[in-house]
Amino acid sequence: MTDETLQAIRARIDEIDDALLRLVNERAGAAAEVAAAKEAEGRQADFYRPAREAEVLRRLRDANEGPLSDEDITRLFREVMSACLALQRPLRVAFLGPEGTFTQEAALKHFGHAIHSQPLQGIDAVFREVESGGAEYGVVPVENSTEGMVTHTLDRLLSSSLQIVGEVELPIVQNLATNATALPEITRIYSHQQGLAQCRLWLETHAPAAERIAVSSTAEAARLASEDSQAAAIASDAAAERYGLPIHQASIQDGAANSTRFLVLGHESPEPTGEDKTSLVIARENRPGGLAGLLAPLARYGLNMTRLESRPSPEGMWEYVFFIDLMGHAEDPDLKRALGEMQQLASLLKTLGSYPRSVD
Ligand SMILES: O=C(O)C(=O)C[C@]1(C(=O)O)C=C[C@@H](O)C=C1
Repeated sequence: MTDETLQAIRARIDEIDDALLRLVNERAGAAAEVAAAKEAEGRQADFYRPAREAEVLRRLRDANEGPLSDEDITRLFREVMSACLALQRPLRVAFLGPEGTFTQEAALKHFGHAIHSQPLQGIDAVFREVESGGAEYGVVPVENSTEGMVTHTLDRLLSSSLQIVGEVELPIVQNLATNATALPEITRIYSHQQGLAQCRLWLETHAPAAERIAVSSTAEAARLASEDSQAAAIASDAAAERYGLPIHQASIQDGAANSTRFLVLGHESPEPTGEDKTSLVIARENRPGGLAGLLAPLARYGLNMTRLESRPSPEGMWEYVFFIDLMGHAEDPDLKRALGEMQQLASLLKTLGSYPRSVD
């Protein structure tokens, strides 16, 4: 490529950037008009609209002809909306910390970077912060494809008045990060209990003699390992980078397709978007065919169940409650009718929230 050609292309890029600059600011102005109208109607709580954001992203993905991928378009426009929203007031989002956890990554993926983030110690603390109004939204892990359900989150959902307002799925890549120069120097390996479990085979093969120490998060593991040259952490890229810990071996998780699902917690369910999910918890007294009978209305209305999980009931020994995820919104006519019929049969039916399906 000659210097002249390069200069000509760069001049074109500058022109496009100028147009983009004008357009994103024009868009921010329009979003501010919407916010002003909401404020005039006293609907300040409505500034963040997850259903509208899902619609914006889905429409753009459908229109996208490349060369950027749908994932790139989603990421870019999420950040644009995040910045537009922060012009009014940055959202306060609590998540399972400390900084550098996968939950933080999930929170940023869902809300964009223009938020006021509040890393907290423990799932319970995240629930409490949103319940008390200290944060408007919270993000907690709920399910890992290798390790199964995060039972603490399920149990807390049962007792909380919060609603699930969104879901985020994140591929989980675990790394061995350490200041040691060779594997035999490592005598201790820190991680969250889920991180250790997700890399069990790798550890048995490559570091069978090292002591495995479960700590409160993979970020905390990286912090501890950064202070001890005989230690390593199993942690994310973000956590290793945050504590300046070199990655000795990348991507050591046993399942190639290791991913975690996170829930976004808030106070009110978003309105239907046409592509939604509903989560609920149900129970019926223990008798033969009890669960099958309880679920019969779902089959009758042709509703799709994507998850069924049992947990011991807080009410009594050998009693169970069932966590269910369904396709559809609780306000969709068929789902509404089915839920009404299930309510008649159940000793407990609590809707945990209807929310747009994740847009990745
Ligand atoms: O459409 C709205 O209700 C807006 O407030 C605008 C907008 C946007 O930037 O597109 C901003 C924030 C909301 O979360 C959803 C959408």
